[in-house]
Amino acid sequence: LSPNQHDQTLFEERHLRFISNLGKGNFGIVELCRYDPLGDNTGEFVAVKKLQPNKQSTLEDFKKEVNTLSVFHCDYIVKYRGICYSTGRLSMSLVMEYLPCGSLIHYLENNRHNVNTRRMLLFASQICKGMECLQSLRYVHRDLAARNILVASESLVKIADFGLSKIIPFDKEYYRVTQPGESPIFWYAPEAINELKFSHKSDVWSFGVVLHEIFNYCDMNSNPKKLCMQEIGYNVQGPSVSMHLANILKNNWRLPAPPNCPTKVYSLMMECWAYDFAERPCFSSLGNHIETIMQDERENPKG
Ligand SMILES: CCCn1cc(-c2nc(Nc3ccc(C(=O)NC)cc3)nc3[nH]ccc23)cn1
Repeated sequence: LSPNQHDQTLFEERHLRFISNLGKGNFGIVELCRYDPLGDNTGEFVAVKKLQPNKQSTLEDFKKEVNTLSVFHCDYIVKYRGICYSTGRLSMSLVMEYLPCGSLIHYLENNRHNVNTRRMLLFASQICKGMECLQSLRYVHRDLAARNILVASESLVKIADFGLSKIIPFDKEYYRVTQPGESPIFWYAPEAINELKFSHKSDVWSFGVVLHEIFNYCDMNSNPKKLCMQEIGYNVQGPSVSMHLANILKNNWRLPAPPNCPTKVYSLMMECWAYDFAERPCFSSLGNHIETIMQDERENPKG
């Protein structure tokens, strides 16, 4: 075990009782379990991410994710609880707090009528704060998308799934990945599509796409992939999609404003989608800007 793994909280596999599947993240599926050492169903619910070693992910990657999550103590990042070694220590699982309301996509699709602009902006500002926390530890998330945001309560969301996150080397401002893998290119900044360069500013681009998803209530008929493919043309398939996407972004096409989206919010998205990463805002100024718009919404509510 590497030195800092000695302070991991160990969950014994025999006390983890499987209840249901919660979802699929990068590098593994997530299950709802009850950790019930007393065996009397009084134990607490936990979310358990089982490592699925495949071509992309190895045990090392998974241990990095465990270590990543264990160092974050932030209200807007899903809480790490500990690890569980399976018998024979062949594989391990990551144990996290269980968030009862599920993914943001699920929540917004099902609660469209009682989520107003102010609540959307509250969620956006919380995601910003979570990203500031990641940035303070030099992490780039690389897969910031509404599918990776979880709802803890009707007024709290958290960032989840750090399977693709990387630490930016101390002497650089970006992380270059070697193989693209199954990239969520419709959330990617141009420099990430073209040069596989990832930085806090490429996470800011993805944040703009998450803002777009939120203000579309995560409606699957107008999700980022659909809207981009409409523009590119459905006859385009496979690897050339990223080249076509890079071209339309180069020619200043951007995702259209969601219906009834306040002008100030759409212009914030457009700032996140500045072609030159140096012109994109940082998460702290984005957070302040969102709080200002929330203030305006409080004074003259429209939605
Ligand atoms: C982000 C991608 C990977 N992923 C993580 C989780 C996850 N889910 C939940 N709760 C959850 C999920 C779904 C539903 C539901 O009703 N579904 C129809 C209700 C509650 N708590 C979690 N704590 C840590 C991870 C995690 C699910 N997928």
